[in-house]
Amino acid sequence: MPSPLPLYDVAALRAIEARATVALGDEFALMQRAGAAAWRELLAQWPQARRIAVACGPGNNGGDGYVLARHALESGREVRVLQLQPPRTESAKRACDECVQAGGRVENDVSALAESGLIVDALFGIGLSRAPEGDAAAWIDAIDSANVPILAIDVPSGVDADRGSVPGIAVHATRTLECIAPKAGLRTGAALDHVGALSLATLDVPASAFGDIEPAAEWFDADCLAGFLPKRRRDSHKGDHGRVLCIGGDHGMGGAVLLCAEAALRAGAGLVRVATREAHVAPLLARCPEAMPVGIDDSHSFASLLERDGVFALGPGLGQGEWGRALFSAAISSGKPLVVDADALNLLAQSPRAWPDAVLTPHPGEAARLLGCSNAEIQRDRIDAAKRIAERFDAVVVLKGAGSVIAAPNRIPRIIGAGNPGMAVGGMGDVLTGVVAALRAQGLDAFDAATAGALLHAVAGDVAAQDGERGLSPRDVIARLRRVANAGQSAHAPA
Ligand SMILES: NC(=O)C1=CN([C@@H]2O[C@H](COP(=O)(O)OP(=O)(O)OC[C@H]3O[C@@H](n4cnc5c(N)ncnc54)[C@H](O)[C@@H]3O)[C@@H](O)[C@H]2O)[C@H](O)CC1
Ligand SMILES: [K+]
Repeated sequence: MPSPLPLYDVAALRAIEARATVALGDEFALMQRAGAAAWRELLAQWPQARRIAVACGPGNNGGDGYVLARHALESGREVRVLQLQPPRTESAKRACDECVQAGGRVENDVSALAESGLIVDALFGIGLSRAPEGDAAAWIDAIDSANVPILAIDVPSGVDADRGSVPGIAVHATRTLECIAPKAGLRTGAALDHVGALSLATLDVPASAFGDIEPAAEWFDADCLAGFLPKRRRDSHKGDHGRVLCIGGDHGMGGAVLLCAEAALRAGAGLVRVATREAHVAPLLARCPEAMPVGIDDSHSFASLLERDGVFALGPGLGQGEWGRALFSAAISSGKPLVVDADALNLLAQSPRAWPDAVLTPHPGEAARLLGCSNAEIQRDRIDAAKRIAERFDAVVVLKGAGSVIAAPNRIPRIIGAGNPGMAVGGMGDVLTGVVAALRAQGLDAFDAATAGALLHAVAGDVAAQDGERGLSPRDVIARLRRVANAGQSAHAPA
């Protein structure tokens, strides 16, 4: 099965680059490779491009741009070389000189951008240190406003390559060519609106340069899913595929716990029970007769359910009233494996303690309450936020959103390479809770159940979005879970 893609942070990339530079003899050689790779990518993606503008910054990202510009000039293209500021590094200066010797004319008239057919963004790469201001911001805006295709070298200028956030303004690239290694920050949060399509140029950096350097995260796409999902023996029975108890659905919120239960069934749980208000039992049976709802209008009748084994999916439509709090307290003291979502997370935030083996599935707002910070602080560094929640609650965390991040204590964080904005709708989280609980009940450990569950949920969402993102409903996702979960698994896979 395909293994996840290792993603690196800037510190690691600096170390890798330093080792590669030693191996190659000098930094300029690496820059030559980067610029040449960017030129090949441009030709591959836009073979008809004739009028090219290259916007160069003061660092080595700009240096890569000068190398690309030289190749474009030597191939006979019409090239405008725009210099935000003169090069500050020796390598970039050499690259600029070679570009001029090849006929390049360095200018800084940003209006030239609008006269080009394609723009190369070589303003800032992994060296961005603050929100672009003044001319830097104006040039980024001018690049975006030119309304022509944009190839960003290494990082779309203005994006934080570690955090995925955009501290000020950033280029909306058509395509980003990452150099040497993929970056963790380009696969989650705001960055996903700026990278466009992602390509990688390894620059043939020897594996020895990566040595023992640990990735900052691992990226899981649809191809990784089959490797997680347990194959089924032919002689199995429903008890072999796990039990889930969905707990929630206070008055007026019965749909949430129903979506959770249906999702758990469609993700392969053998038996699904629902603890919810008495009033929701009949409609739930009508909609999902496979689920076994138990009407709970006082917490005493809940006790019998707690005896049963299985994974508790706690929170969909739970509310924070007396009823919800009673069920929450009973469930979290049951010692059962928990998947905690929605209002149960808000209740958890009020009584922080360690929850070993639980899976928490906050959206950024719930994550902010768990950490006692703002939503903006969560989104400013999603990977770090997920790690902090995992450490504080000693639990596995799925920080939902664009590029969901899965963190666990002392584990390398994982980023989900699937999903789409059509999934930003009420009820989608209830479906995820059911899916994660079902995979946990089928024997995956908490970290793998959270990863595979978030991946299955997101890929099913992408399949459903083929009919359009707007109007995508949680039930559309539930309807695709089974096909996605079984893709790549033969009907009678050997045990
Ligand atoms: N180092 C290598 O061997 C290779 C690097 N590659 C390319 O180089 C960049 C990283 O280059 P670096 O010089 O470290 O930084 P940048 O070019 O990204 O830019 C930093 C540059 O810009 C200034 N700066 C930072 N933030 C701002 C801001 N907000 N406003 C204005 N100016 C800012 C800062 O002071 C520096 O002068 C990497 O991404 C690759 O593109 C090659 O690809 C491989 C070899
Ligand atoms: K760039």
